[in-house]
Amino acid sequence: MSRETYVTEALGGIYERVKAARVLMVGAGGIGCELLKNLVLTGFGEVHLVDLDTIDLSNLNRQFLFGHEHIKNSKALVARDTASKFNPDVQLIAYHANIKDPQFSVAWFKRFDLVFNALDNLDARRYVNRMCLTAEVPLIESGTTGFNGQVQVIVKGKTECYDCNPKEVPKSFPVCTIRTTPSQPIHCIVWAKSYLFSNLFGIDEDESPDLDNSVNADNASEMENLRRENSELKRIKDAFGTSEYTRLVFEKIFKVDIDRLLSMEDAWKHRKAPVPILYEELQQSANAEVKKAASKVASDDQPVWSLVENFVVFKDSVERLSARLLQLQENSAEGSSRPALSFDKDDDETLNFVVAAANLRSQVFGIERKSKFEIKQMAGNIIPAIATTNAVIAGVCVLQSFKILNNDLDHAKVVFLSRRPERIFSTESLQPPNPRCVVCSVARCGMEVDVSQFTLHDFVEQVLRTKLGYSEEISVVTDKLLYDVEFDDNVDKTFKELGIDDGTFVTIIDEEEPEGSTARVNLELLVYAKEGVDDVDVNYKLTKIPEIPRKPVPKPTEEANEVPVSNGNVAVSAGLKRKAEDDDLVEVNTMDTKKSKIETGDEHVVVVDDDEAIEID
Ligand SMILES: Nc1ncnc2c1ncn2[C@@H]1O[C@H](COP(=O)(O)OP(=O)(O)OP(=O)(O)O)[C@@H](O)[C@H]1O
Ligand SMILES: [Zn+2]
Repeated sequence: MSRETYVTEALGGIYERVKAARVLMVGAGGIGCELLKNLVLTGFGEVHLVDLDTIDLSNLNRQFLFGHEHIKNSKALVARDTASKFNPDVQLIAYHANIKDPQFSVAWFKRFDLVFNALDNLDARRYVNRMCLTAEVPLIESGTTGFNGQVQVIVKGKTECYDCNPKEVPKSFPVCTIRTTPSQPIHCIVWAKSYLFSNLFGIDEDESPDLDNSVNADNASEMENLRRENSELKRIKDAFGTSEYTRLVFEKIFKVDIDRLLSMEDAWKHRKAPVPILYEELQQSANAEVKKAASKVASDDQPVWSLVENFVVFKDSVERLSARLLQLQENSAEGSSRPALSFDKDDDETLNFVVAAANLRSQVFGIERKSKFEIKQMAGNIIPAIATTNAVIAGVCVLQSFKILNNDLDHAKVVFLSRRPERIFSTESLQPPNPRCVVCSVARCGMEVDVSQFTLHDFVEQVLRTKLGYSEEISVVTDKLLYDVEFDDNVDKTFKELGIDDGTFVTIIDEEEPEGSTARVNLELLVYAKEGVDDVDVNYKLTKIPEIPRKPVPKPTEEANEVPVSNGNVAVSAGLKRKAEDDDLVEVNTMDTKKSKIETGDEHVVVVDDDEAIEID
């Protein structure tokens, strides 16, 4: 019996298409490993895989193509080596690279029949979405968060794209809640991580995305007080590196600042007032009670540490981090930027600091303390990744890919996986593109140009005004604003000087709304860099003259939901690690479907006949 016997029986006519398919998989992490195994065992002819990361110990509980011996090696290359043994007939091509690298051009994307996203961040997802729209290659987008998962089929012009619905941006906390009136453990954790850690060892608070520092009439005087507190803390930093430093910091944040808060009597009329904690008292208790070394306490991540244990770990971690920062400062070259440490949930010293400082602050405000394990999850914003969810979602990705290969888009679905007991899968029909989406409902064309000669002025005058008939009121955007009617500083610069090169997307936003009409949809222009363009009269060549229709007239409620302008090069989510907000899972109502019960031994299997989902009761 050959390797193909069962798969031929199972897939019938589709199998020939599967064998002939050339597909791309972006991301070889939790979903990616499962998906690659499926693609290879199903017999997809040629699979290219891209991942920029190396294997970490924490990946091994769910990324089963990797073993202990592979730690620190490339995910893409190891995944290829492991998976190729499952089916030597499949051609596997691996790239240890960022999918945003210029080598992965639109022309390169065009070579694929299908692209699978198995990514963990919004920025890369948006980028691949746009590349697939431009290259006109179907995309299967997937994501998981804990027990929930989602698969979406995206086909240019036929379905919604990844950006047709606005995505939630990561949450930030008002600075006054964090600095003055915390009421939940998360407030103390954000304070420890984004305010205290940053001020003592890293960048300043103002630069942290977790804190909303906007000043308004309600918070102006408190913001002024907080600024004063900041500068006092900075003064204490003069004692950095001395034996006094830790005590000074402790007394400042857990006594002096708290006394100041207490003096704002109105603030505590309706909430529990904070209670300062005293260094000397805790030190005495520590001498009497804590027999374990701080490192021993810190290694225990399951129990909630006592107040004195947190004190001991706080002191120890401040000393360790100070020593690390001093070392960096000594080694840093003259004139280079000030060295800084940054919080990383996997860097134990930074985590210990955040755990102890957050718990001490919780003590002050009468908030429940948390274990190191819990704080790691909250500070790293992590929802545990579950191998089974990834495996199920990877399976659904392949089932959906059969519909695309079979030109049967009508039966493709958006599939949601959740832990609801009555039904783990729910599906939605694919929706047509959102006509107001600034990513897919746009006009597109390519432009060949000599980027080291062609200036922004040439572009605006020759291409946009003369050739395409735009008015004065336009903006030209890449990952930044290059030009608009009030901003013409860049007009004499060449494309090259503006960072526009082969493969750059330039977005033209029409801002002129004629009486009784709307502006034109955005034009997305892909640059093909060429040395000297042949035509003598024009120094650019458009791949086609794009038709640029006008936007639909907005319904009154639609305005507020408009998707923000982004050409996808904008880094929306800086962290590459899994964030709760990154995987935009939408709760849908359970759909009514016909179910037929069949008996299989002693289990009830429910076959749901609107897709391939099978639930075991
Ligand atoms: N721009 C990108 N180009 C290529 N690969 C990317 C890019 N962005 C993310 N990835 C990869 O996508 C994969 C996503 O996998 P997953 O969600 O399991 O995350 P992880 O980094 O393996 O695990 P965790 O974040 O939970 O520690 C990762 O291997 C990551 O390296
Ligand atoms: Zn769209």
